[in-house]
Amino acid sequence: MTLLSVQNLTVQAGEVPLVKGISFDIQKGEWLAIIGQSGSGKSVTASAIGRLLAPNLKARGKALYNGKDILQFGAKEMRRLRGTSISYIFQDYQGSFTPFHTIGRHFDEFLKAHFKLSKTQRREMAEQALESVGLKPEMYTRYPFQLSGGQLQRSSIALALLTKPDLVIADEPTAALDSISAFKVLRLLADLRQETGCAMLFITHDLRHVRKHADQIIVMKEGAVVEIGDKQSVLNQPQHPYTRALMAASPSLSAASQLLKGDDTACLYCN
Ligand SMILES: Nc1ncnc2c1ncn2[C@@H]1O[C@H](COP(=O)(O)OP(=O)(O)OP(=O)(O)O)[C@@H](O)[C@H]1O
Repeated sequence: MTLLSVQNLTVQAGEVPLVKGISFDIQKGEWLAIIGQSGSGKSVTASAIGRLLAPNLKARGKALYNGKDILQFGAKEMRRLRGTSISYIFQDYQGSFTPFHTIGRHFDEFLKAHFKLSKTQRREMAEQALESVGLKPEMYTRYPFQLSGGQLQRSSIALALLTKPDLVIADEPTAALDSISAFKVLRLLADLRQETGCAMLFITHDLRHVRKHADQIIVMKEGAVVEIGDKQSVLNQPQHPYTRALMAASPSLSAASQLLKGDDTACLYCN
């Protein structure tokens, strides 16, 4: 069943087209990966869907979420959608936190804005959310600078998933993490998706993650979609020369897929 249907999405900066009439669907519970070299329009696409574009950019086309066009939503409707059904996880997880507020205060303010709960219930829910991403409840009273990059990104994921969204848009969520923390965050997202059944729009440069987790892949080049298909066909029988070039430029891919099949995975994924 289609959750999001992007139809002929175009994003322009004045007269300059950054995203050129792209179309794709995400099914409920599906993990869709968008790949493509730097500047190909991946983030602009994700931002357009979330109505988070910079003021100088203009989107046209449709982004039908459960049949309703997000691009036509007013600010209030969009806030409600972001607070309930769609969540974002960014590469710049530091930006999700105000440095002089504790982690707990971020959770508390979010919960106050979206749920009618007592103070005790909010605290319990926040601590459970921290535990669900493998963090100790003590993190609640810590300040962002007292957490490692991986812990902070886990906290931002816990925050993003508080409302049990149907769609998580993750824009290179592991780009600023070391490879072990990145694997852990990826495993966490995969587990949470398994538990909640949410769909994932996942932007990445790392084809190892794509091979491991994606169901469907979109390949973008210069603002256009050059290839789209299920993971096996795109990775194993890429049709477009650009997709083949991307694969060739990722020499670690075959080595990584071997590693992911082997016992070393256990070590990479240990807590
Ligand atoms: N606010 C803006 N005004 C003008 N051009 C922009 C703006 N934001 C992005 N762009 C341009 O749009 C193009 C696509 O950018 P985008 O950030 O979507 O690329 P990307 O594929 O996500 O790259 P990366 O993998 O490096 O994050 C780039 O050429 C970028 O310079």
